[in-house]
Amino acid sequence: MMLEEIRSPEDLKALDPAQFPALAEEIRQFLIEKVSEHGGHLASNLGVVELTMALHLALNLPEDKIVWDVGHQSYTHKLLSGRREDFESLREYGGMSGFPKRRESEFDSFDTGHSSTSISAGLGLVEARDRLHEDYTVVSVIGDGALSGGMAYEALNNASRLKSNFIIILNDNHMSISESTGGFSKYLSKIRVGSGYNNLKRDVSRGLSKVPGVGEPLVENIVRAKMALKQFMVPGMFFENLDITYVGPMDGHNIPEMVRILEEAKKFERPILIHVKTKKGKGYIPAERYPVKFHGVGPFCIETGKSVEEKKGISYTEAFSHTICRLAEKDDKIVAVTAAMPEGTGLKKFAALYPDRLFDVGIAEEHAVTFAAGMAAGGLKPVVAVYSSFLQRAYDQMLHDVCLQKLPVVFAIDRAGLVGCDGETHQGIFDLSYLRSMPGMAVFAPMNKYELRNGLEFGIQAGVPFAVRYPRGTAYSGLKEYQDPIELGKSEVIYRGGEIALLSVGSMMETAVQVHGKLKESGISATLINVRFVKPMDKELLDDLAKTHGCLVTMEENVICGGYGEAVSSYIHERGYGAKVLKAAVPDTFVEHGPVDILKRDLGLDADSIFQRIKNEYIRKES
Ligand SMILES: Cc1ncc(C[n+]2csc(CCOP(=O)(O)OP(=O)(O)O)c2C)c(N)n1
Ligand SMILES: CC(=O)[C@@H](O)[C@H](O)COP(=O)(O)O
Ligand SMILES: [Mg+2]
Repeated sequence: MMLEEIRSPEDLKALDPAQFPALAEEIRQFLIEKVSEHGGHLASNLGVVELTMALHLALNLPEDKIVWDVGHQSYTHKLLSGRREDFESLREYGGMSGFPKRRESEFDSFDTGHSSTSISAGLGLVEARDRLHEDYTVVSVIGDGALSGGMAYEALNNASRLKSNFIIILNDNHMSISESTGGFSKYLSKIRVGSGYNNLKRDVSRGLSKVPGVGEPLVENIVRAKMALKQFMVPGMFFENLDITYVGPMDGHNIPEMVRILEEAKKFERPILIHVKTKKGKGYIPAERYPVKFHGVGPFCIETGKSVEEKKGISYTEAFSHTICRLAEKDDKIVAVTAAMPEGTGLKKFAALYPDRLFDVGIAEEHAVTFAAGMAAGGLKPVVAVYSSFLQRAYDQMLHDVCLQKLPVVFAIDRAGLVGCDGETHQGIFDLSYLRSMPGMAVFAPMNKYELRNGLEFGIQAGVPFAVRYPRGTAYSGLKEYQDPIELGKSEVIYRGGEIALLSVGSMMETAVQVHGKLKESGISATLINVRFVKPMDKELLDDLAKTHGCLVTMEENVICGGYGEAVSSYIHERGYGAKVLKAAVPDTFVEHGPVDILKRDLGLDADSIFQRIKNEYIRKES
């Protein structure tokens, strides 16, 4: 096993290049094995094995810096930078993250997780390098999917003025999570097939460099002089016209060729974009065949590629999926928007049934929201289905383009709450806070799959900006009999008790029912409220509860700052009620990766912890 001997880029550099293909094969087997055990982002990682090896060979790591866009493809980088043993705890609680983390290794130069940030961050590093008179190479690696995100273009626009070295690698596997969509993806496809000119340029450049007395500046001049001709010969002019030298497309699986080009690229005194073609899932047949499934996958059987996780019931995503399809059948004004997540958000079925009413806008959450606002202004009923953490990007668009004009856009906010193994960058624990701050936004959190269905139907007809937020994973199916008609801003009373009132937001209901049971066992019959609307808040009910209960316990899978608990607490305080408010929420911190049940326990959001808190902070004090 060569892999066991490689603890740093120096060990890789010591190998005979003839050994590279065998090492790439070992890396692939290793990744397949580890991801089959722990889950993770397999297909993207299998696609960049050679590209990563080439980067480690051509660069001087860790002094040189690689910024991985999204970061889901950084496994080989982790493996080759001394973290092989850490794969035993990949994405586990307390273990190695599936994304680059500066605190994890000096080889990780910038934390990522959300898409399309790498060129901005890389450019920032370049600026710091130059101003501080340091000397290292910065490489940003961005995928074709990530290049659909607006930030990438803002960064290219800014990089255009640069007069020093900055390498951008465009890793083009012709896939986002699903098929890449949009005009730029088509543009890349055209470049991909028309490789002639760049081969010509490369050959000219290579040939001239070898002629004694003809140095780099002259080579560059000659290459530049061919620009006018090039306008007619290749479709790769977008980058060149921004003064970003374009090279490619090249075979990203050809290590010697990649190393050679990188060595050349390091000498350029301006930004240079190297366009490489790779195959997503390469080397594992199920992943090559089903790159969407193996983009991000749970534990699976290597032989069959089949998941080994048991399906427990329908997920909230599936409940959303069925409902929007059913509603769309009756109302052709309903349209759906996704920012490159048709599978994850459950819109695949909608796309199949209503292809011309589904808009996959690419990784462009900001655009998705304003685009939906426009459609709403024109009389359609748009539903924007998006993950909670990615919607953070579109705060201003929700505020400025939707709420300010009171436009009836529905936000189907999936992965709201703890998501688990993707960790810090992906936990959906801020949406209640950012949504609550928006005037006119209705914020609805269904307690189970039935209420998600009813809430979505209500939201689409409500005629106001309307957010429905629900978590990742199996939907709670308890309390089916509690389906009071939904009223804007009204909560639902599940059980009437006395002394203690549990106010549960959305998916916390399963836990709240357990806490209610534990209190009952201790002889306390508590009131249980299904909050439903975090905004508008049911003040009438709060007045009633505060007058009749000594303690209100709020429960939410959201950070404490700006969450429902704080809203209740400040209301109770303002009105001068004496009731105590206990807030069970995520503390003011980022939450690392790990299984959701462990994280909840750790954060004090499981039934035992909440029950103990009630005992310690209220019951004992009162008795
Ligand atoms: C802001 C944001 N929106 C959505 C995502 C979800 N996401 C993660 S990877 C990905 C596709 C990236 O495609 P590409 O850059 O081509 O990389 P590949 O997986 O093909 O290697 C998407 C949509 C994200 N990470 N960040
Ligand atoms: C890297 C990334 O952002 C996505 O692939 C994300 O991991 C998807 O999460 P789900 O598995 O919850 O769909
Ligand atoms: Mg891609």
